[in-house]
Amino acid sequence: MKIVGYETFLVAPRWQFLRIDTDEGISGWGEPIVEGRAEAVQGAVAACMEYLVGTDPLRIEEHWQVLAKGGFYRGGAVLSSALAGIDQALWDIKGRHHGVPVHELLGGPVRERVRMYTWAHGVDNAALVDDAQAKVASGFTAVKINVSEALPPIPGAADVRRMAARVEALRTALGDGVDIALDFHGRLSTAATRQLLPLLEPLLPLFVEEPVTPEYSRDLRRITESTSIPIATGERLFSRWDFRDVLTTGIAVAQPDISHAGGVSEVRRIAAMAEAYDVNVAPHCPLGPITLAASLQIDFATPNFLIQEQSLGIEYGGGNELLDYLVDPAVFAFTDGHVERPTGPGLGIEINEEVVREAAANPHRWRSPILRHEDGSFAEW
Ligand SMILES: O=C(O)[C@@H](O)[C@H](O)[C@H](O)CO
Ligand SMILES: [Mg+2]
Repeated sequence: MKIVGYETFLVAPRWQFLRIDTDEGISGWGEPIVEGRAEAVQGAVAACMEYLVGTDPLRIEEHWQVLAKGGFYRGGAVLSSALAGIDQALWDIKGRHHGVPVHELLGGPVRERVRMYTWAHGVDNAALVDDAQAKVASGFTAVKINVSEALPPIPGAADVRRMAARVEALRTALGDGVDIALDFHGRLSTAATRQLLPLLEPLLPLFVEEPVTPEYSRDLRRITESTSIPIATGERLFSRWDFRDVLTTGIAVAQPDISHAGGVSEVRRIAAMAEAYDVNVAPHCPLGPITLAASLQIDFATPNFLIQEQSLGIEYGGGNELLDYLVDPAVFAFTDGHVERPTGPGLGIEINEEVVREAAANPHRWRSPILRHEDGSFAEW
């Protein structure tokens, strides 16, 4: 079998899809994307495909090594995400070629269903509680929230208490039967995080995510040792080498993104490394249907899996959302907060190419918002 061509599609709300074609009529789909940097990843995919066209798509590991290391410059968000989407498409092709889901090729299923969580948003506590209750009513048993927007890195007493009160309002409304994850997005300093976490401890969050950005990973140890709350991180780490030191800091949850961290191949390896540090894996996925499908393939084959993120995509605008691009959206249906094991070949989904083409006719220009502190200075999103 040989790769004979490919096509990329920039589709709403903020995703890029890739289809790789072979001379045997089998095509595979992947999702190479960095949120807000779609065109850069598209260019990187084109450069990788110069090498791949004409080669055997079944030699995934060989291609992974060449694409990850053959360009002399390595890693980072753009190159690793281009490789991630390509790797997904190659696993899709391999699964379809053998007529089995990818998780069968990864050693077979280790569970029958996968627990999901999604975002709850709200500008104030009442709106947040409403949205979270709607998500629970739609079947989720866990939600993730922002604790704050655009705060000074060391907030004063009122802001610290307001953040704690936000989580407390949600716990009171949802009870202990729903798990609550807290995403810090690295907006607070290490010192402020250490001040806030003890106030959150009695509320038993499932985990606190990205207490610091990767530039400050060496400070994670000071945070994990200061709290009983499980600490999660990893959506902005792109390889097993990026994860290596972080796994020694006492974190509880690794969150590689299958569309950023080198695809199915690399996330599989990151998960195995994490197991050796008693770290569980909760793949990051505020992305599209192919990323979610690839994540589920990993989840079903990974013993130290915890919970899977999913976003409907509607919160990013642009009209289309997660399920619109699927021939059969039932593959992501869930009951009791869990998705059943996908049994279709490859990544287990069928992409509706007509809808993809329509969406790509008006390529999105999604960009991360530029936020400001109250004093007018730049605030990290
Ligand atoms: O954990 C999450 O889903 C968020 O941190 C998103 O990754 C962020 O908004 C960029 O897309
Ligand atoms: Mg996050």
